[in-house]
Amino acid sequence: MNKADLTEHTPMMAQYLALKAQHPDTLLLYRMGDFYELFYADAEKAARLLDITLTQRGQSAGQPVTMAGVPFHALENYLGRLIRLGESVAIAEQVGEVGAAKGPVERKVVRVVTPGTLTDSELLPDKSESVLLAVHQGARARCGLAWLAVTQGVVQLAECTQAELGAWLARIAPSELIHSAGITQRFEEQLAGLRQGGMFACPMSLRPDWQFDAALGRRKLLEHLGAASLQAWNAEGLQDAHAAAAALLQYAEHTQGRALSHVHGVRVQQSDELIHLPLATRRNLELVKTLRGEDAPTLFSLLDTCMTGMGSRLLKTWLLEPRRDRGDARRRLAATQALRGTGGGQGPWQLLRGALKGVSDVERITARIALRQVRPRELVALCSTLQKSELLAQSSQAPEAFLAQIFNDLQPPAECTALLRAAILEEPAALVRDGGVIAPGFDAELDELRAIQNNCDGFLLDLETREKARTGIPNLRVQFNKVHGFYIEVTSSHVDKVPGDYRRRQTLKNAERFITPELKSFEDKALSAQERGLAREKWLYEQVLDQLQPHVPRLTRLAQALAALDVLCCLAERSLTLDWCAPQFVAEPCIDIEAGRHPVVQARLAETSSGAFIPNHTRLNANTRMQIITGPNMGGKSTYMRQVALIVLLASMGSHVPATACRLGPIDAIHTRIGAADDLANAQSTFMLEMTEAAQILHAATPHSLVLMDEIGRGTSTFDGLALASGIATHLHDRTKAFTLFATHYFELTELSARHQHAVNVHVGATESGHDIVFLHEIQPGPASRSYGIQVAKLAGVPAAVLHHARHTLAALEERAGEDDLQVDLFAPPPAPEVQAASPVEAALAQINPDALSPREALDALYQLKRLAP
Ligand SMILES: Nc1ncnc2c1ncn2[C@@H]1O[C@H](COP(=O)(O)OP(=O)(O)OP(=O)(O)O)[C@@H](O)[C@H]1O
Repeated sequence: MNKADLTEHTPMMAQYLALKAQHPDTLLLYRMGDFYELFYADAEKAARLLDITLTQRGQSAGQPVTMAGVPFHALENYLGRLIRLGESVAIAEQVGEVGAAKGPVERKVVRVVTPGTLTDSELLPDKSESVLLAVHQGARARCGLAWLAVTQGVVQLAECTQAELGAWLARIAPSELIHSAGITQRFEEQLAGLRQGGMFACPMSLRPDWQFDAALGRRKLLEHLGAASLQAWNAEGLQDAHAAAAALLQYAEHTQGRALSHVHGVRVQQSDELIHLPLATRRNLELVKTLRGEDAPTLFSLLDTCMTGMGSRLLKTWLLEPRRDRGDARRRLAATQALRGTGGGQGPWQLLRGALKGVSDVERITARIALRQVRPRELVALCSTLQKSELLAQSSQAPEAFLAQIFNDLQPPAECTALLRAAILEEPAALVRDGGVIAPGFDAELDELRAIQNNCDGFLLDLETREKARTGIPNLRVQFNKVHGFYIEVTSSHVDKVPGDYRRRQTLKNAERFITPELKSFEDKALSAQERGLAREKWLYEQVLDQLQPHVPRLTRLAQALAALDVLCCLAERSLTLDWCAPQFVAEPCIDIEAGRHPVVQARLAETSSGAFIPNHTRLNANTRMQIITGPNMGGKSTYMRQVALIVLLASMGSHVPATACRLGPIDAIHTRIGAADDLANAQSTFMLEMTEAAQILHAATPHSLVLMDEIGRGTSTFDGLALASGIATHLHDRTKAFTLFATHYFELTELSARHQHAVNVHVGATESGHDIVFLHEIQPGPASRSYGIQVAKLAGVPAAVLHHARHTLAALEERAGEDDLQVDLFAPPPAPEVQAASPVEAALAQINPDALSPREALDALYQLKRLAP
């Protein structure tokens, strides 16, 4: 395409190309009548992605114009598909009056839809947010992060080292990531590597380097907060995060085509505030996705009985961002306790949930009010929710502090409900431009314009009667058609009776059509009334939006209160339905669980009527920090370990837990090394992945961490694996001192507890009945007596001949093992590494005292070292 000289193009293509030049990396949808059209390369791309027809629209600048289009009423559908494919789309609407000026109607890009800045209710999933994240590469290997969901009102900030970036990205799980076009190649490679490694999975967009400006970011944040300092938010001095915030807010404003007037909050996240849940942990514990990537059954799918999308989204945040400080968890537990009432299925939670049913998504509607994108029907839904919310606020007395705060925030802003009720029809049209949105009685001028349209029929009938009487023509008719407007029709036989003020409009075969001055003036009024009525409604709607703006902060708080109430009622309901107990937080280090259950496995067993879940106790404390868990495959080791982690997590978020009692000390992280899923995409072998994850845990875990290690070392030869497993277990015990659940098939590891006082052996019980095995799923003290591999293989349907062969081989092996009696002390401390003689370079280096050298001598010394180097 030759765009060198726009004057060579047709006026319309020149207009298109000028708009396109402002959005080079975005598909541009250009409104033409009832279609959105794409041209040139955009058309080819869209045709490929959407499977729509590629055509030509004549020529411009001597070149054919390739074009593809989608009908305007199907826009949302196509947008949704493009966004899911990671594309961004700019939408150019006709904003000028048709025929107002020479040339094409004026068009403007009114908004840019990108994966991280979605606000359309049709495009956003109910239960998750679309999060935009800006990453700034700071000095000294540091990064600034700023992120937000445009449908929420809070910018979140964090700073970290480049090494920590992966963990942050995994936690924030952005829908779109922006970074400066000026980052170093190394940083770019790091980001690409993290994306490839699955730490995040969203599209990335480049923004100009100047947008990552710390001073500008700080200024913008202050504007949003309406404050003079960021001190109160602990957000002063975070230069790198401010730089990211500058780009974040500019990009978000650019996509919405306006300032984000609803963003009034800033939250700084410190990496040590939250309980660390690495990506592997979220995956392995199947918190919000199963290992296969499905939404259920997961801990979240079991927990989420929320009545609203707002509740579900907040529940997910509580689950994935538990805080180390127990304040929030305590408040939530106290509120849940109050909502449960005296138990027995009849608590306040039940009534409240009934009231929360059908509540609209106030959070998103409020954001759309602020962005002036809200649809009439959303306002009606908001209005009915506000009425409900007011009743709730008045009817509920809450002795508990957190609930009292919630009910206080549920009181809707005065005038807001009244305004909505007065302004908007109960069943308005879907779009303002179609009219039929503003309620009668709200605006006298609109009422009058509507009256003219509605009284049309009456006026015409009246005129007809009067004209019949005046002219004496009995079959005279007053009519309307779209081409000729209003007219009086007189058949040929009566034409001679037509009065002098009739002007001929049209002659038909057997009749003549006339217009009179009275009819003409009515026609002008009626036709313009419709047009003016539509314009008036549009204007009034904008006025209503203006009047709603000051209520946005209160509405945001109300939305948060509704969401919190929904989650608390959900937690109360779950705790009663599933018979969970309230955990107790204590200061001393411990994980003390009485009759714990794995909630998801238990629910599955109940669903499939496959027997009862066997509860198990867990006792970890300052004296017992490690359990070495042995027992047969299928015995329940993984289930047991995961259940401990899930109970710790549930307690930390402020939920009741599947146990009869639970005491929990401070926890800073849950690390898991489970399973052996090959990371083929990343070309890492199972073993490599296993060791990488183990290494990360060994570096990160502290005495306050919970570590689950499931069959570490299985990915390599027996001796290698055993040696590594024992090394790792020893390190966790001696150095890290984390609470560790260590499941293993290496029977040799059960010897660890003999020499290591904080480790104990436990095993999952099983008994034999003939050649068969019966799993007890019960955690019992001491090591397993044997492994039952052959019995499990039998259960799995391995042919009898193979089992027979295996039994023989096993007997032979066991006999030989007895003869050899080869004993290696796995847990003896390794000998100190050999001290090697210093190399000539090292020896020479040792002689040099840098502080005593002149620059010249330093250079000489360097040459000398170079000569000595091998
Ligand atoms: N406490 C329990 N009560 C009832 N059933 C249980 C219990 N624990 C586990 N199970 C059942 O046993 C099955 C196997 O459990 P799990 O996967 O935990 O065994 P495992 O010992 O880790 O096996 P492997 O070593 O092969 O991974 C579970 O899917 C579940 O159906």
